[in-house]
This record gives sequence, structure tokens and C-alpha cells, in this order.
Amino acid sequence: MNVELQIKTLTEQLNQYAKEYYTLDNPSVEDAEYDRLYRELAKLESENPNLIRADSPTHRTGDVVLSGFEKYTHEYQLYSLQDAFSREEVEAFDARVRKEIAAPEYICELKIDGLSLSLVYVNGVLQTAATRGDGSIGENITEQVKRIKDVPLVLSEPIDIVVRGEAYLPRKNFQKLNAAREEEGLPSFANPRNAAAGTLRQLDTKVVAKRGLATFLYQEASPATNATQAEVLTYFEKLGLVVNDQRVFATNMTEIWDFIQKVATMRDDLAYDIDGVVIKVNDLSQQDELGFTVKFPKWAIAYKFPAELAETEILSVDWT
Ligand SMILES: NC(=O)c1cnc(OC2CCCC2)nc1N
Repeated sequence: MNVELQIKTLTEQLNQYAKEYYTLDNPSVEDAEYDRLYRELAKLESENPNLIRADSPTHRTGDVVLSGFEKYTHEYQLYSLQDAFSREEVEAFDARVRKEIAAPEYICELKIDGLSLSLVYVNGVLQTAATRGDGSIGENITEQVKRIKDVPLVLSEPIDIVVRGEAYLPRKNFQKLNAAREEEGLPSFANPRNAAAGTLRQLDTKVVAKRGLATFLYQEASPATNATQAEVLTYFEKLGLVVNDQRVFATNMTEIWDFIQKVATMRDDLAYDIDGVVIKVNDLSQQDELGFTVKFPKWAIAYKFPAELAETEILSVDWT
């Protein structure tokens, strides 16, 4: 078999094994077998650097230690969500929407409690990853994000697209990390969100690879190629991006509130932290009709769950 085909086969095989191991939590080969194939690929790549593929797993390792963070100016501004803390506030949002959209269909998504992330793909290849920053200028964290195993280095289609999502630390990896830090006499992280933020601010990318961050993508920032938010999310899955599967449609407050209550009861059983539910007008042309206020989109609202008291706060409350 010629070298180019050998490199292609090894790359595809290793990517499949990594997906089984990291995303499906169901490896089909032993680590030793993965390591053997990985070393074989790394050897072929070092002998034929011109044949290294953009989706090679060797881009995700290697001890790149950066000297600092470059600024990155977002091509599309990142908006933040208006918050709602009660049913009445969500009803007011629904009423505002109905002033302009007669019978809106909403899509409700979990609000992942992580770090906002922007991914820029050119010809289907991950070119830049950046933090939100102030919405216009963020920090370039491309090398760090390449160490997040569920972020595809190459999409299934060679398209140009800018996508938004959340990087988060799964609760089991958060617990492992804090246990290790206590072992080393290091201060533990207060919550998974802080741990994720601290991890993506690491200049030594080897540290990022070890921590086990993950992502959920939820918005197309570049001009929409789909008609609804639901179709965007399905399209993202087809491209190889990870999308949260807990999403429902709602056409009125009762259905919205039923979902919010359902999420409130199953929240503790999730593998990751959430801090609310995001309700969005599903039709993207209606989103455009509604537009934005100075800060927020008028077509979305975030219902926030009451903040859970941290253990220390519970102890400090005078329960008498
Ligand atoms: N943390 C989340 O899970 C989340 C955050 N934001 C959005 O949508 C915003 C993005 C810009 C306008 C609507 N959706 C989400 N699921």
C-alpha cells in the first residue's frame, strides 16, 4: 500500500478509535493498540511531512507551549443572552415576541454552564478557535481547542462556517481533576466552569489535553444556510460537531414551562453543569425580523435556575 494511503487509513482508524474512547466512552481497542498505530502514523508523518493530513490526531498532541494569547477580532459579533429569573419574565419575553410574530414556534435548549467558544472553519478545516472576549475581540485559543477531543479538526464537508458553542468540563473529569489537585496540595476549582476557564487559559497545551474538556455547539454565526435553529443543530451533527440532544419545540408558555420544570428535576443527573434553559424563536428569518437590542437578541431569552448555594454558603446560612 502506498504511503499516502497508509497515512489516510491510519488517520481514519485512529480518529474512529479516539471518537469511541472519548465521545462514546466505548473503546473497541486497547490503549496499547491505539498507541502502536499512533506511533506508526507519527513515524510515517515525520518521514513524509508533506503527507500529514489536516485531520491527523498528531495535531492534538505535541507539547506546544505558547508565550501568551493573541487577540482575535471576531468576524461576527458574539451576542449575550438576556436573562429571565421567573415565569413572569419568560411570559413577558413571549408577549414581546408575539407583538411581531403571530404564532411563534420556539426551540428550547439546555443552557450549558461552560465557556463561550467560537470556531472558524475554512474549507472544512478548523482554522481558528477563540474566546468570546467582549463579543468583538477575544483571545486566540486554537492550539488549546485542538486538544479538546470532541472538536473536529476537519468537518464532513469542505465548507466555510463560523460556529458558536460552549466548552465545558464534564462533572466526572472535574471531580478527577480536583482530587488530583488536592493530592498535589494545589487549590481545587470551585466549579466545572471555573475549571474549564482555567484550562483554556493554560499556555502549556499538554495540560489541556489531559483535563478532558468537551463541547456543545449551538449557533451558526456566519450567514445561516438553514431555515430554522433546529435544522442548524441537525446540520452541525452531520458536520461532526457535538450538539446537545436535550432540545424540544414549544408553541406556548405551558409547553415552555413544562420543559423548564422537567429540566429542573433531571438537572442533577446530567453529566455536565447547566445553569438554565435557553428559549429561541426557531425560524431564522423571524429571528432576523425581531433583530437585536443594543446588547441582546430579541428572539432569545435564558431562563436561569435559582443559583444553588455552594456548600460553604449553606454552612454560613443561619438556619435558625
Ligand atoms: N450556554 C448555552 O448552552 C447557550 C448559550 N447561548 C445560546 O444562544 C445564544 C447565542 C447568541 C444568541 C443566542 N444557546 C445556548 N444553548
